[in-house]
Parts: sequence; structure tokens; C-alpha cells
Amino acid sequence: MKGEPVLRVRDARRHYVSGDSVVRALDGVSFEINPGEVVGILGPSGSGKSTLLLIAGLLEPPTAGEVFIRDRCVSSVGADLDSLRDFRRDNIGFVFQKANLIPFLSAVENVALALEIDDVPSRPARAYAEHLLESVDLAHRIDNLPTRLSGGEQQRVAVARALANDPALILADEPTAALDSVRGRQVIGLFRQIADTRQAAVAVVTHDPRVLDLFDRTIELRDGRIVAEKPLSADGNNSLQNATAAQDRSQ
Ligand SMILES: Nc1ncnc2c1ncn2[C@@H]1O[C@H](COP(=O)(O)OP(=O)(O)OP(=O)(O)O)[C@@H](O)[C@H]1O
Repeated sequence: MKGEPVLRVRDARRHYVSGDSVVRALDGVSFEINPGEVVGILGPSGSGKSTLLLIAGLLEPPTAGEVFIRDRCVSSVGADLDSLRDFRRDNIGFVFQKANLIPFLSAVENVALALEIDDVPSRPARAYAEHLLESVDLAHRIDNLPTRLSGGEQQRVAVARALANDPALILADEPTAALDSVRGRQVIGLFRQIADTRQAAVAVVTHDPRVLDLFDRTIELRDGRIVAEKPLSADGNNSLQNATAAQDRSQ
């Protein structure tokens, strides 16, 4: 089911001045993500993927262009992003390469904290945090400290934490980079499930060829521009997977 786009980025540019030169980290990028879609953002190192997530996540303003969330223009040149802190917390969930859990809090306390920061009283916060951890198959680990969880389990706690405020948009920067193939696919599978059940829009920056078949679409960046945008082909593959397979065969 498709509705209004959750995220719409229009002609976004982000230029950094460094001495006499200008780095065009993003150089005119436009795309949309619809409810229920999981989109992979690909591209070589330095192509602008993380910059795009920072701009879409309202953590940096663009040098030019606009970001719309559910048809509201929320960021453009010179936007006061500090004033969007509550909007960001209510609408966007972030997941990074490292889970960044608070080490002295248990899994359930880490997730509940995200709700308590939003003024949910501690008892219902804990109950909902338990529910979220159950939904990522961690019911048996809720009282464990992060050091007693595997890397994949920690990342699933981070996903549960990102879901705490029921965000319409989830942005993930290389969430599977530190995981083995099975756990990496589980994490993207979880995004897939969240997109299906909550109609969330999900963007995942990745270099990981093992998870590409789980995306509805991929956007490939190079030098700050979109150079390819692909739905998956009928055989479930896309060109990067094919290229990786060809490389594997030649070794
Ligand atoms: N704060 C900054 N100041 C100056 N240049 C920056 C800044 N942030 C990013 N850049 C430059 O912008 C370009 C895009 O960087 P970005 O981190 O978005 O790339 P990326 O595709 O995420 O790379 P990687 O895959 O290595 O993480 C790079 O040339 C980078 O050096």
C-alpha cells in the first residue's frame, strides 16, 4: 500500500568549504520514500551517503534544497534544526553501525529510556519497551546488560529503541557492517517487517551486498549525485549483487 511519501528530499545540496576548495558532498539529490518502503542507499566511500542521512534526519541543514516529512517542509537552507528536536524525536528513528547502548542499563532500560525522555512514566515505558523487545525476538534477554548480548542482539535492541516513539521514518547508517551474514539479514528483515506492519519508511545506507535482495529499491550515489535508482528485477537481483557474484566467480 502506498500513500503520501513519508520523506521527500528535493534538490538537496551540501557543500563544505575546505581552504580554497569546495567539497560537494551532495550535489542536487532528489528522491522520495513511501510508507512501507525499505530503500537501500549505496555508493562508494565519500559518495555522500552519510551526508544524505544527516540531511534527511534533520541533523544538518542542506546548503540548498528542501526536506519534506509527510508533506511538511521541515528543513532548507539555514533551518533552525535545534527547534526541530521534538519533531525529530517523534518522527525519526536512527540506527547506526554501532548499537551505542548505555552500558550500565539493561536492554529493557535502554529502550525504556527513549520513552521516558519523551515524558512517558516509567511503568508504561518499561511495559512498552518489553513489548518492543519481544517484537525483535529478545524477550529472553530483556534484563541483560549490553555486554551480555551478542553484536546482533545489541543491534536489535538499538532497532527496538529506534522504534520507541513509533517513528514514520527510520534512517540507518551501515547497521549490518559489524554483523555476520545471518544476523545482518535478520536486522534488515526486521526493518522489512516494521515497514510492512507499521507502514514506516526506512532508508538504509549500506555497503553490504548480502542484504541487497531485501530492499524494495536501491539508490546509488556517486560524487554527491544519484547515478542509479533501481527497483529489484524479476529474478530478485540487482546489478550490484550481479557484480559481486561475478567478482566472486572470478576469484
Ligand atoms: N564536515 C565535513 N567537512 C568537510 N567535508 C566533509 C564533511 N563531511 C563530509 N565531508 C566530505 O563529503 C564527502 C561525502 O562524505 P560522506 O561521509 O557523506 O560519504 P559516504 O558516502 O558516507 O562515505 P563512507 O562510505 O566512507 O562513510 C566526502 O568527500 C567527505 O570527505
